[in-house]
Formats: sequence, structure tokens, C-alpha cells
Amino acid sequence: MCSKTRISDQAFVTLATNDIYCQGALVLGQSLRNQRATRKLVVLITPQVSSLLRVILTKVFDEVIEVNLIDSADYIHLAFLKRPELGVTLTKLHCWTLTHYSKCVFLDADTLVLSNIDELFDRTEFSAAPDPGWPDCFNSGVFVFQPSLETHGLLLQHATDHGSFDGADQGLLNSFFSSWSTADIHKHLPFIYNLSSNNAYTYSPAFKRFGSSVKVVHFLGPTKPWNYKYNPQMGSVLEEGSGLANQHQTSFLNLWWKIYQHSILPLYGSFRDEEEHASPGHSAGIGEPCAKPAVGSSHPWPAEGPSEQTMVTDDTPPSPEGCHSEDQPMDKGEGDPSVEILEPSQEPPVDVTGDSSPQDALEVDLAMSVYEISIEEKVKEPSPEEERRKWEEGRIDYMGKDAFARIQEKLDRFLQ
Ligand SMILES: O=c1ccn([C@@H]2O[C@H](COP(=O)(O)OP(=O)(O)O[C@H]3O[C@H](CO)[C@@H](O)[C@H](O)[C@H]3O)[C@@H](O)[C@H]2O)c(=O)[nH]1
Ligand SMILES: [Mn+2]
Repeated sequence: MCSKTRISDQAFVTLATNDIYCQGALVLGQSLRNQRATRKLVVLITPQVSSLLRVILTKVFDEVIEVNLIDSADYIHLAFLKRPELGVTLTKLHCWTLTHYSKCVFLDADTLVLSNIDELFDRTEFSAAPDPGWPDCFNSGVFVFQPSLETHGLLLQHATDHGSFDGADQGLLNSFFSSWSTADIHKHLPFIYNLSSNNAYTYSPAFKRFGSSVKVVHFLGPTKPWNYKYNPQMGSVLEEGSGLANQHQTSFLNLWWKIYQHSILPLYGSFRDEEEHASPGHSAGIGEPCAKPAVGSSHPWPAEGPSEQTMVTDDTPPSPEGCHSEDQPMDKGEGDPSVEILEPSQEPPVDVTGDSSPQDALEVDLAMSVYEISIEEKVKEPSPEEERRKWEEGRIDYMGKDAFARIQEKLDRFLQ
């Protein structure tokens, strides 16, 4: 399958807490495969990720591991109660619980690998590249770490005690690994392992000199590749609305989309029929016109670089051994459907045919035509159960649908 030996106790790890970030994780995973990564590919997900995306992720990643935002240990509950904004942050920290690996490289789901980066495994914890905005801090989008429950516990304790100066993982990790900027230059990854696609060109002569050796591009900041629309015929993102910064950024975006179009969209192909039954409309028309005909292997190992086209069949996803829920002490009630073990080869892949749980529905709209592909977040109407739960949790939309005037209207309707 792969020419090099895969070193099985080391892994590339990413995180996706929703279906939108899963699109990024898929492209990242595929880019690692394209560059013949010799380590396992692992994606951490949370219960919000739909069943469909879970199955698709297993086609690119060796392990899809569900982690929960809420851990059963009391001090974590405390941290959550006091600092709810640390939610996604604490999720990234779960990567330290992957103790079946001796060393890992974490990559944000908004990164793209342009050449082989296996040499990162020669580095030790905690190695990261400088943040382009404040180079005495590291950027937490790419880092080398050593899984350890002890470190995980210390990190969570640190979050509880000190919070995070930016309200997220980067601030927390920088204050935890506070000697990074001065202690050991070997722990400074070169900028080519985490080139911010937005900032790189503030020093354009450096980009001119070193840009060709870039190995990892990071689409840091609020606008991600999946926020653009892409013209598959031209092979380029569309400018409208997003205000493209410059030519280099555009070419990285185009590269991301090329992988998305040729290697990720076809993975949805096998679900097209079910999806068509479920919603005959145009949106979420998975695998529509520009997705290529389905042929080839379900586990994409393209022979060449990113331009190589990978296609898929409807054959069963890889064995379930690569797929398990984390056996950490999580806040999982018995029989909680949100923590089910993923075993795609034993289950029908996905239920897209009707009133399944919210987790079963695809949370993204993939709109496709010959001229344009776009990925959009689905605006979901909450179910009556969800609405009720929100009320009971005190999350009331006083300004919107729960405003007094709206409630009055409802009462009036009821009384009439
Ligand atoms: O709703 C979300 C948000 C984030 N993520 C994951 O968390 C990562 C970080 O979020 P991102 O949107 O990529 O943040 P950046 O724009 O890269 O911003 C910076 O700030 C973040 C918060 O400190 C750090 O996590 C990043 O590494 C750092 O580059 C993502 O790539 C995903 O892997 C999700 O899964 N779901
Ligand atoms: Mn990022």
C-alpha cells in the first residue's frame, strides 16, 4: 500500500469539532497522504460531528477518536463552569491522552502539507514555530508533543488555575511551556513548518528567498479556505466577497481546493444515492456534477503530488480497528448515543433518510455546479427538544424568538 514503513507508535494528529472543520481535516489528512507520511493519521472529533463525516473521515484517517468536551473529573467541571470559552481549547489538549503513541505532531485542521514532514519526529516536546503576530510566542497550529496523562492533567490544572491569556489553547500552551522562547533553539521549528498564509508577505523578500521551501501552510485567522467559493473549471477560488490578499495566498487556496475537489468530494460519492432520496433539492447534492465518476480505491494513496486525482468506490470503509472511542473517563452516560463506538464496517454507514438524531444530519451544505463549489454551514432550525433543553439550561434568546412580544403572539394564537 505504501512504499515506506509506517512507524506505528507515532502519529500526526488533528482536531475537528464540527462538520465544517472536518472539511479542513480531510484536506489536511489527504495532503499528508499525498506527501507519503509514514506515521499514523489520527483525527479527534467531538459528538457534534455527523455520522456521515465520521465515515468519510475513516477513509482518510487511520483513527477517528471521539473525545468529549466534558470530562468527569471534578476540576474539569469546575474549569468549564468558570471558563466556558475554554471549550474548544480543552478539546485540543485531549491530544495528550493519545498514550498509545510515543510521539505525535499536532496540526490544526486549517493547515495544508506541501511536502513530507516526517523529520518533525526527530524533534522533542515541546517544539513549535514562532507566531507571526508575536514571535516570542509559538503558534499552536503545528507542534511536536509526547502524549502523557500526567502532562494532560497538568495542562487542565493550569487551565483551571490560570485560564488562558487569549481565551484559547495558544495562550494556555504558551504560558504552560513558558520557556519555549529561550530554553532550547531545537524546539523552535523553522517558519516553513507553519507558514501563515495571511502574514507571510509582510516580509516579502523573505518569502521570495524561502517561500519555495515551505512545507506547511496555515490558513490562520477568521477566513478559512472553505469560506471561499471555488471554480472547478478554472481551478481557482473566486474573489467575490472575500477580498483575496495576493497571488501567493491565492495559489495556496487553489491547492487546498484542488485536493478538496479531486480527493475529498469523491469520498462523498458513495452516499449520493441515499442523500438524493433524503433531499431531492440542490443543496447538499453530494457528489453532483463536478464530482468525478466513482472508480478506484476507497483509501486514497495517490502516487504523486496533490494534483493527482483520487477516486473512490462504494466499497466498505477500512477495518474498525482504526476507529475507536477514547477510553478516557468521560462524561458518558450508559447508552448515550453521542459516545457510540464507530465501527463503520458493521453498521450501515449512515442514516440520511429522515428523522434521525441531529448528530446524523450533515451540518454542511455542499453546493455544486460545473462552475462553482461551495461549502456552507447549514442554518439549522433547532428541534422542539433542543429548544426546551436550552430553556431549561437558562439559555434564553430574550432579544429574538424568546422576546416577550413573540411569546405574547404565541399566547394570543393559542387563546384564539
Ligand atoms: O470550531 C472549531 C474551532 C477550531 N477547531 C480546531 O481548533 C483549531 C484551531 O482553530 P483555528 O480556527 O484554526 O484557529 P487559528 O485561526 O489558527 O488561530 C490561532 O489561535 C487558536 C486559538 O488559540 C489556535 O488554536 C491556533 O492554533 C492559532 O493559529 C482548528 O484548526 C481546528 O483543528 C475546531 O475543530 N472547531
Ligand atoms: Mn489554525
